[in-house]
Amino acid sequence: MEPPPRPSSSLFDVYLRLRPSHSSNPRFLNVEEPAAEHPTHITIKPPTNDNRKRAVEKFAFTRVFEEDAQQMDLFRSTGVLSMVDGVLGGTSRHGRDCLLATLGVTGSGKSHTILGTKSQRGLTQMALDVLFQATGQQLVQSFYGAPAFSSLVATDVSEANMFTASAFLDAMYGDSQSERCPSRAQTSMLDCSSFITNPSSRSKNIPRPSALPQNPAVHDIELSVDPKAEYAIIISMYEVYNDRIFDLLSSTATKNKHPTVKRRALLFKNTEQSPDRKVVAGLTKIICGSFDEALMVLETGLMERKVAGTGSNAVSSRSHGFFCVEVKKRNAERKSAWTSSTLTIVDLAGSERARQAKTAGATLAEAGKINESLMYLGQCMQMQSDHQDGARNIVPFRQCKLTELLFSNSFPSTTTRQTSHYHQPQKSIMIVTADPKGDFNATSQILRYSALAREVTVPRIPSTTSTILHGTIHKHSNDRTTTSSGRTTPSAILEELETAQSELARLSSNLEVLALRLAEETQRRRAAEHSWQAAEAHMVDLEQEIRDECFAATEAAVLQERRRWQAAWDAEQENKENHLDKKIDVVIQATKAHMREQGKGKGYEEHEEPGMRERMRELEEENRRLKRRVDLLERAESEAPGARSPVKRMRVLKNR
Ligand SMILES: Nc1ncnc2c1ncn2[C@@H]1O[C@H](COP(=O)(O)OP(=O)(O)OP(=O)(O)O)[C@@H](O)[C@H]1O
Repeated sequence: MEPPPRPSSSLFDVYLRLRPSHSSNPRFLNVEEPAAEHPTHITIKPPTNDNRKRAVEKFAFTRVFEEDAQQMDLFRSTGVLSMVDGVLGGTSRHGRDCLLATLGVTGSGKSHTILGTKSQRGLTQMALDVLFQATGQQLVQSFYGAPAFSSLVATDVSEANMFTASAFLDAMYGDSQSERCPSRAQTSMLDCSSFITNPSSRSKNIPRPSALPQNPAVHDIELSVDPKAEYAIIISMYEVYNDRIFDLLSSTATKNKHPTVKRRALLFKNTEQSPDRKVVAGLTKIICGSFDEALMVLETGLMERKVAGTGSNAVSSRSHGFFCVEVKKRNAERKSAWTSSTLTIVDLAGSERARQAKTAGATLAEAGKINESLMYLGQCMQMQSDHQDGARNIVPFRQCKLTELLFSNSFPSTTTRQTSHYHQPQKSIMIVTADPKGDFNATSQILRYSALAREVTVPRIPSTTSTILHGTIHKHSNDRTTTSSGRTTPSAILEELETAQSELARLSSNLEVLALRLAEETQRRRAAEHSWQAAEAHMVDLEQEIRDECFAATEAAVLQERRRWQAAWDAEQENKENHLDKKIDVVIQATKAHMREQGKGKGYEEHEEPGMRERMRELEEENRRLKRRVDLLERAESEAPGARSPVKRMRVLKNR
């Protein structure tokens, strides 16, 4: 088998840590003798009572840590230290984003490795200690009102709510904490009352840095920092629970024990100030002035993390926990713009079989979501190792929140090369934890997708086959029966049987490998089907949404058009009526003038023609009648509001 390939910069380095097992089960996982200094390969053999998959599988990792490995061994030899160095960024060098994650079956030692125990520090605490040691006096004063504080707030790209640690902890636990945890920061000035849910009930659980484990100590580890730079260390924490992101340090997070208070899920998105990189928007971020402050913030976040017991592990992580340490750096003299790089530490929830974990109800649903997200993670990791560079288009990392958060920043950005702060792709390390006597199926599944290389070796011939064949050889040699080739000597029979035996062995091993592949392919197909169904459901939802939106938009447009048309029609009518009014006025004026002209000088009584006089009288009579009628109408009209024009009056008249 090939030595483990050196992953390209965008891939995970994958380390395997074995935990000391307390199980009475037989051991199924063995570490291969190392060809070089450290072991890198393991083999797993299925338990003897497993008659389904008998192939022996061999896996390669960057390095394997056996049961006796200590926290410090992992800290120094997995590259965590160089990650911390990378995040700090040396002289005239930008820091680099780094990600450290643990993956394993529930109870295999993920939290033990990354967060430690009551007696031992985990990699997170050690990394924090080294960071604060290295930045030392170059850390900025970050009390409210300090110029550094406002510039830090102003340059944040993730729409965060930023607080100093002293203000945050004061609000959480009351004033007494500041005595326990002296900080270089001055008294807080910001109102943090939103955090105070019930300080007295929380004060029982105040994390005390002095009571937290001090070992392994890292005093002897020194990292060089840029002597001309000043630094700020900002901490944020969130969890991915049921495929949604929740802040672990926000005021609503502190209330999550109250069922009536709903936690608000956050979005992982591009913001206005971060068009090229996705960030978790709206997080609570705490500027820490000392290692002790950082530890207290970490403990506060961990207390909020959703934890419920399962049948597999009494204190089991039921969410994927993200702990982010943002290191900001700028020139101390020129007070240039802050550059930022983040160390993200992820404690993934344990994978387990729901049946085995004896979970029920909501917890069973959680287990389903956890297994689903880990399955997508497995697919991504497999794709990454299959395709190495240029994997961005192939790695299906947008399938769930977990893989989106883990992989979105693992690929070179296409747009940032022109900008002043070019983000290198994130450097990632995965520590896989396993119990060599634990659950064979769950462990082998995780090893299969996390290993850098894998080989299925030909199994030994099953003992029953060889027994039968031996029996046959005996029988045949005793009976001296003729073989298929017609040869009857015992050596010929033996030779033929050996050939048959090896052919049988080859075929049965092939069969097992094929069965194993079939099982894997079936699993992949199911996963693909599942995501396809999810995509289809999403598509239907989207289609309905778009239909509704289009309908509403069209209806609004039709209504508007109708109103416009109606207004135009009314204006046209008004114009016509005015025109007619004017014409009638002109006719009336002309008639009056004509009559005045004709009547000038003499009355109609004096007219020479008697017929004409008669006609004039009639007309006069008619005129008086009409006048009376017009008067009547005008009076009636004046009672009908708005009908001022003669045409309208006429219309009213007709209607009456
Ligand atoms: N390397 C180790 N050495 C000693 N004890 C260990 C080691 N790894 C794990 N343990 C112990 O095993 C128990 C379970 O470990 P841990 O809680 O870290 O598991 P986990 O993988 O994080 O589980 P989950 O996914 O359910 O959170 C703990 O009591 C832990 O101290």
